[in-house]
Amino acid sequence: MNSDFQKISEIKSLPEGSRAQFCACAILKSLQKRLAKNGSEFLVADFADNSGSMTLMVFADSLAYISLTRASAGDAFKIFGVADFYNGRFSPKIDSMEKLSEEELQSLLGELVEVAPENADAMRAELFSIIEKIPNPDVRETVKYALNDVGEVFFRSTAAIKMHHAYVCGLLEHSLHLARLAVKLLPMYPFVNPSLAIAGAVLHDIGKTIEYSQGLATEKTKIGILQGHVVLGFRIVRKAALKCKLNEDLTGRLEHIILSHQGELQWGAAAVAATPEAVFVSMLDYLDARMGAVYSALKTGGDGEFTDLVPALQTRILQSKPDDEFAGAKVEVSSGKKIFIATSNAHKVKEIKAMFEEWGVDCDVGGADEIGGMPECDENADTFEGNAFIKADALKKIAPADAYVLADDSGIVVDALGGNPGIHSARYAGVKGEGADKANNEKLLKALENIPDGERSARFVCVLALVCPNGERKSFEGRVEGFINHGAKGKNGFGYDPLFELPEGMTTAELPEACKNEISHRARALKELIKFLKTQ
Ligand SMILES: O=P(O)(O)OP(=O)(O)OP(=O)(O)OC[C@H]1O[C@@H](n2cnc3c(O)ncnc32)[C@H](O)[C@@H]1O
Ligand SMILES: [Mg+2]
Repeated sequence: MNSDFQKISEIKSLPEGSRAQFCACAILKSLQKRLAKNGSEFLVADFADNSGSMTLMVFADSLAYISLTRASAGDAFKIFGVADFYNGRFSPKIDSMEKLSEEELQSLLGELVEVAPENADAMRAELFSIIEKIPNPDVRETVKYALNDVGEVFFRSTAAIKMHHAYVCGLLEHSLHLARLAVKLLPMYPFVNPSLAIAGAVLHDIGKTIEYSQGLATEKTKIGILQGHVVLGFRIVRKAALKCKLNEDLTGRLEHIILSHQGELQWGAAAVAATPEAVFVSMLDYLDARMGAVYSALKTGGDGEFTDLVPALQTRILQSKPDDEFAGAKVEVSSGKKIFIATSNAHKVKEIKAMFEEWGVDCDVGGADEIGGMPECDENADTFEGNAFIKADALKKIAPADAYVLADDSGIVVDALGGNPGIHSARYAGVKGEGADKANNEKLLKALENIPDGERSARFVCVLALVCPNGERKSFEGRVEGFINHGAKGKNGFGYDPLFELPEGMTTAELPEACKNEISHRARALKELIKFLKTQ
């Protein structure tokens, strides 16, 4: 910090009653002439440096008055005064002011201009990486066209004059915050179109690039006052959509997001949000605008228990930290993907959960029992895939809308039996429940009684059926080759594991669980499924 002047935040936190002299360097943000009760004129001047802002009342009898009458917003001053408080509010007495020379201004710029707390280059790169994820290519091109059309100013502009993100790169930061929120929250609302939601999040405030003058003191431009950022943004987005030949329906819906994002007509929205995407974007905007106002209030709030009144929030904010010894604890944020497994076979759930954990897949995997149990269903399709989808669809009906549902249909295919038991593996011996595995194994050994070694080849087959929150359906198949032994060996696994011998000379019931989960039919199908999940 430069030692011959103090930051506004320091001056504002001087103890009440100290009446200490100060010298500040700050940029004049706005200036208004007012009339006192006694008829004399005074000036109300808003000043800011990169630590905060202060409002000064300058009366005609002070030297500073003369300096200010010739000033305009954006000028930088050295301000001499005495810290004072009136009714608990910072209300300094100003003695004199000197305008900074251009040279002084340039050398102090970093101290005077507030910049977004996050690194601008990193924010810009992240914003573009989110834009690349927009599924619809025409919407994606429209967003890129609009950003390119307004140019560099988007990445430097403030997001506001006073209310929130009112600093250099504030618009970039606010737009990125909405894009991040959209990506995180979209899985919760599968009925919100992701392309429109992300495009709306990125572009909702783009009109501010024209609404605000981009000098040292942000003011509204002439067209900004005449049309406002909502209409200006609508025009930029409409032009981009037409240039990129976005279809009429998507164009109208994207325009609607821009026109309605202010939330309420009395806050400047041109229309009330009337699509799922518009309601979504306007709520994200509401959240980030208010949290931005809290951030600024806390940053410049001084030493008091509460900050000054925050106009956007219509209150003051409690400054003391919560009395919580765990306050610094990091909350691990998961990918947010929740997967329920549509099966009544606890072994399958155990294996699938173990594999997700072993491979470090960041998904919350749950069994059907967590959401009311696996509904009864008739596995009457004639393929593994068909049966897997019957189970997935049955659970999907009762699963939360934002969850994925995964079903496994599997079985053992024995060549000497023309592919049997195959899709009938679970009910091969006609026994349900506890004794089923034992009865199935006995029946299979009996059926192969007269089949010699060399003709007992078999494979486990697993088809996983996945139903995504957005309704997308995918299936993945895995197989493992081996043969059927003459008796049972091993205690691990379930079903036909004790009979199924791998070329290596062990049954899958002899393998430790972790080894089975590397090579099994289920593991192979699951690896394919995970590749797909990573693209989601
Ligand atoms: O239908 P759900 O509720 O998922 O449970 P299920 O046990 O009935 O499952 P399937 O209809 O898919 O039938 C698969 C049968 O194939 C056998 N099987 C599948 N995977 C196996 C594995 O990894 N090891 C041994 N046997 C397996 C086992 O007998 C299973 O009961
Ligand atoms: Mg079954």
